[in-house]
Amino acid sequence: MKSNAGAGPENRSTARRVVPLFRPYRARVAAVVGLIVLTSTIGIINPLLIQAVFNKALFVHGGPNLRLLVILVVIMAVVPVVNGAIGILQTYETTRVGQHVMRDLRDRLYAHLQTLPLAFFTGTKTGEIQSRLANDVGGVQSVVTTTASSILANVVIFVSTVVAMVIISWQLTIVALITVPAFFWLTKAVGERRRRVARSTQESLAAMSALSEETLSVSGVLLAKAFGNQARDTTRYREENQRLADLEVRQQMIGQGFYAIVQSFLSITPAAVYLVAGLLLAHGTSISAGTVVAFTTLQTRLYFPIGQLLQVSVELRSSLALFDRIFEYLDVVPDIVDAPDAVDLPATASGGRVALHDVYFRYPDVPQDTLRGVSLRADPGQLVALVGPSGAGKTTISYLIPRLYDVTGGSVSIDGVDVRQVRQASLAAAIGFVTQESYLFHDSILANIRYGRPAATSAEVEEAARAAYIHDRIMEFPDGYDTIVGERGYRLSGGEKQRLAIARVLLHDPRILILDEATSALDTASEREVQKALDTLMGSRTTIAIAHRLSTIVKADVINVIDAGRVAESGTHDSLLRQRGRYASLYEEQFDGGRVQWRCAGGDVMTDGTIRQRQPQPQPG
Ligand SMILES: Nc1ncnc2c1ncn2[C@@H]1O[C@H](COP(=O)(O)OP(=O)(O)OP(=O)(O)O)[C@@H](O)[C@H]1O
Repeated sequence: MKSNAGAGPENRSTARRVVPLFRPYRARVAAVVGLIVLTSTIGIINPLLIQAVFNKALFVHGGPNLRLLVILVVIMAVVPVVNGAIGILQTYETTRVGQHVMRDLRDRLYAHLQTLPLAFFTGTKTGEIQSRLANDVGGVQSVVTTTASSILANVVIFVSTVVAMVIISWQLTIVALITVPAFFWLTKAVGERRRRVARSTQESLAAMSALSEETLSVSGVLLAKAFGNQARDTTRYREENQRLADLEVRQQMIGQGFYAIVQSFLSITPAAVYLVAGLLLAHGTSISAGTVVAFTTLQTRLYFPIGQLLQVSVELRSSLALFDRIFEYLDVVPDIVDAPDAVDLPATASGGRVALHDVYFRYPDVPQDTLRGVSLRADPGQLVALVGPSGAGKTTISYLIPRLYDVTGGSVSIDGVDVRQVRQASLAAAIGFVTQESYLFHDSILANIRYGRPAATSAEVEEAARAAYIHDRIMEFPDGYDTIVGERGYRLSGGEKQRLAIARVLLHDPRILILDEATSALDTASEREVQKALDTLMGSRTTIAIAHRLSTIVKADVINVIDAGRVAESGTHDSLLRQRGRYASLYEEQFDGGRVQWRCAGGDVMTDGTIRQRQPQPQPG
């Protein structure tokens, strides 16, 4: 009772939101409705003709009326042909409307997802989002092409058939209609079960694609192999796969049960009609053979639509459930949006001052603050280093500057303007972000670099590649700049990927650079190339670097030691060493008192340029 009460209004409100999706196609929908009404009504012509054939042409006194018979037979042959042709047109129109609505919905969902903050994506499985975009929106199309048109067609068929039946014989009509309530009740029960299973199947499908997406990506495979977890992943997959297979079987069988009910009713009622016709004849009511034949022919048109209608109502419900899943995403209100009075950052060449003032930050659904009163600043052209233990909050600070998250307290400003008052496009233009993981699209090298500034010419792309010390390497590939890279493309080394990413940011040419120096992805040989490229990139830009290289740290105008969400110490390398505090111990531990420049995967790069081999260390956190 309670669940029914809940499902009703929810479905109704979903339906209320679905209807407007069709508004742009009003004229087409009207045409489709007209065509459906036409084809569904034409169907009663032939059974009525059968009655005429029997009573007026075949079995008449003095032998068959051949002239009339030929006319009737020709009409009977032409009607299905005409109906078929209209049916084709109707299917075409319905499919077009369905596809257009689906296209609009997908566009809207994709555009909406693009406006959602990073937090939404860190909190949702990628496979799940893709499944809603691909499977759910796809499933919705059936609402239009199959479900909606089927409902209308079957209602029209049912009503027109009942009307025709009454015209032929009202007594037999009562017999035919008497079983309808039982039929409704049975199929409704089957429908409820079917809906539940359909929802579980959809969830299982999403879980499967999330699982394969996670575990069969390059990083996922790497992780599974490194930890020897392939067997565990395989078991997880097998279990979910088994669940899916079971659900599919159940769904199929529920459908079969439904079909069996329709079939039984289809065969039982004609028999009852014959019986009642016999009784009527015995009691002196005249019923011709043509009437009985026409009636039983009409009857197939009566039960089939009821069956279809009930089945479709089940489908409609599961389709509405799909709509619910889509609307659920569309209802996520992006909390990081342009303020109504947002401004563009002034385009001054000397600008780029970044200031964090008493910043507090808490991740969604995390009980405690990750940043607790962080204040720091980077003046135009300065290099500001963030150092500190893992989990201290350095990456979090770097996310707040381009507004990937909003502060929960305090403020972040650029050139004196609070970032919440800056138009996001202007913010993105002013800030360049180099992360540890250089993400490359499955596309050519040229396209990947050009992503930094889509309007850039090939010459400008090449210039950026040269400045990032990657041009010569690109030219070694057989296809040069047209080489396909990324997930399924040419495999690049960590250092090469980083330099491509640096070229991309160089082309973007931001005033402010946020740099998360890679910790372990690079081998000792690429490290120097990357360092040179980074030096070019930093140039005279304001740079905030999460620094792991001693050279970056020593060179920094200001070093901020971040610890437990606070700035624990702040100053230059020399002044901080003199304080003999946290920085001094970090310098001793991580950089071996200045002897280690940079810790790579294969060993340590020493400040004198030599390499010191090292046992692999366990990954932090
Ligand atoms: N999306 C998130 N949701 C919830 N908590 C998060 C999220 N991202 C990071 N955290 C938590 O916030 C804290 C700070 O993380 P952050 O990544 O900023 O540290 P970090 O100093 O950059 O560390 P590292 O040097 O290891 O990258 C950590 O405790 C981390 O677990």
